[in-house]
Amino acid sequence: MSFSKRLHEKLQPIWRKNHSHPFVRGIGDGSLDQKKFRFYMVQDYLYLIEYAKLFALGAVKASDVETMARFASLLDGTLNEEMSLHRQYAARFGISETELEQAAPSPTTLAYTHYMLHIAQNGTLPELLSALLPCSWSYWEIGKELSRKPGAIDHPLYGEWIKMYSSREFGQLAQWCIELLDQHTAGKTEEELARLEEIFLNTTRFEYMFWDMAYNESMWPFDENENAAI
Ligand SMILES: Cc1ncc(C[n+]2csc(CCO)c2C)c(N)n1
Repeated sequence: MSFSKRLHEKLQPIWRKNHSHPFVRGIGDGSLDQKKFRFYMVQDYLYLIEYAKLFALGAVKASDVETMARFASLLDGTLNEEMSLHRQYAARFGISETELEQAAPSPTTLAYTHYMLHIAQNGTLPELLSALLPCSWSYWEIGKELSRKPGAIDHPLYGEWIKMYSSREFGQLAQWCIELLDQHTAGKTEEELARLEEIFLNTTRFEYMFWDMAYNESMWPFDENENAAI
């Protein structure tokens, strides 16, 4: 069995939880409070700034020019396509690009991005791929599922989001990362695979936490101005 198939089967229970999270369901049926979506967009923009660096580090760690070029194109796609959608949504909410970039990251955004960057900077290429894959793979699965809901892609606010993440180009990107991970894990020992599985599991958990953070609009659980002693 390929490593990606093993991961997919093992982590289905958590992935299903993502699909049934009220934030994801709310995008699909249009019932999501726009204020929560606005909060998500800002945090996701901060997330993507850091996430894009994983692709840059992927190019650094690649051992052939073709793989380097794919990482370079993923970096370009994130900065200029995916983040462009976020900038357009932000504009609709009256948030400028500077405000987006200077927003304060939530504890979950900080923890998730720092964990991924730690793996990407200190780990091997398969470790980097295990950290970044749950992100593109789970969004593609969510995008595809939501796009099948009648009327979902025509929603005036959430339709564009669903269209982007269910698109063929987006699927091809996730597929490329999956194939690269499978190539790099063929013949690895069980011990090495278990380490990669742990990284994949951690970023899968963070994906769920990100939906939950957005739904609850969670920032730090105390008010710094109220209690100066903290
Ligand atoms: C928390 C969070 N997780 C995953 C994605 C989706 N995503 C981020 S980068 C990328 C690859 C190509 O740009 C994909 C699919 C997101 N936006 N936010």
